Amino acid sequence: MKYTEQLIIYQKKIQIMNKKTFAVDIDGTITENGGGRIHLDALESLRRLTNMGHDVIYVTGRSSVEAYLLSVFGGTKKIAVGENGGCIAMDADDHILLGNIEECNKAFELIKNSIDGVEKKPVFPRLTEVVLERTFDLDDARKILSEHDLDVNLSDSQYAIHINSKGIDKGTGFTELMNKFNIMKDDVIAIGDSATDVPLFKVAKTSIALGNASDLVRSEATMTVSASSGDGVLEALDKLAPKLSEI
Ligand SMILES: O=C(O)COP(=O)(O)O
Ligand SMILES: [Mg+2]
Repeated sequence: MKYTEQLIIYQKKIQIMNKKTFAVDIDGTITENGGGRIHLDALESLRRLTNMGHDVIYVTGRSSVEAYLLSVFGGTKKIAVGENGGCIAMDADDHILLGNIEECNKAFELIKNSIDGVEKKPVFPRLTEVVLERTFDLDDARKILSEHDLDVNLSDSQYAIHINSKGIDKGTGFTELMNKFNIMKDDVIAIGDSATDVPLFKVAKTSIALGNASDLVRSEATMTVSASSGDGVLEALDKLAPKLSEI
């Protein structure tokens, strides 16, 4: 065997030994600042991580179909946790539903009838949650829900307000994948920008909050960067690169 072939095999072994799973949010994280368009350099760096042997998995408040398609066309692992943790796309025709949309619809009707300006956000169809425009105060809605016996959670991703079944969040959704694929917390690196990412931070050994995250969200991460959204992802990966074999 040629020396270079041996070297490649050795490098692959090292990479696999230190294989990491990156759990990556979409909006406000791999987008351009202030817009919903994908930050191409950030996407390229995620594809590079994938080519190095790491897994990059989107964990998002978007539909799992949107995230799954992004993984297919963007060249990362073809699995996605969507609907804020309520729905996992294992494959194009294999979706695991963790949340119960009936309960979320009941909660929607209740807050819509009690608070002015509560509207559904036009989004791709959901199987487990209800997505609303950010036009009302979350605490007002939580108060109303607490007076009724509804098993739901409200959260704000900075892009939308989500009604999910109680116990469903990005952390529990991603944990489902960790259990399925034997992924250890020590090998998980989470990257995100909003309150909906905090439960994901908690199941990762390394968690990174971007410059556009609130102080509260930043205080929940093990690492912060100053640049926002896609630029922040590049900053984070630059910081991590020398340590990827140790963390
Ligand atoms: O809430 C959304 O629609 C987008 O959220 P994300 O930041 O989790 O991708
Ligand atoms: Mg986000």
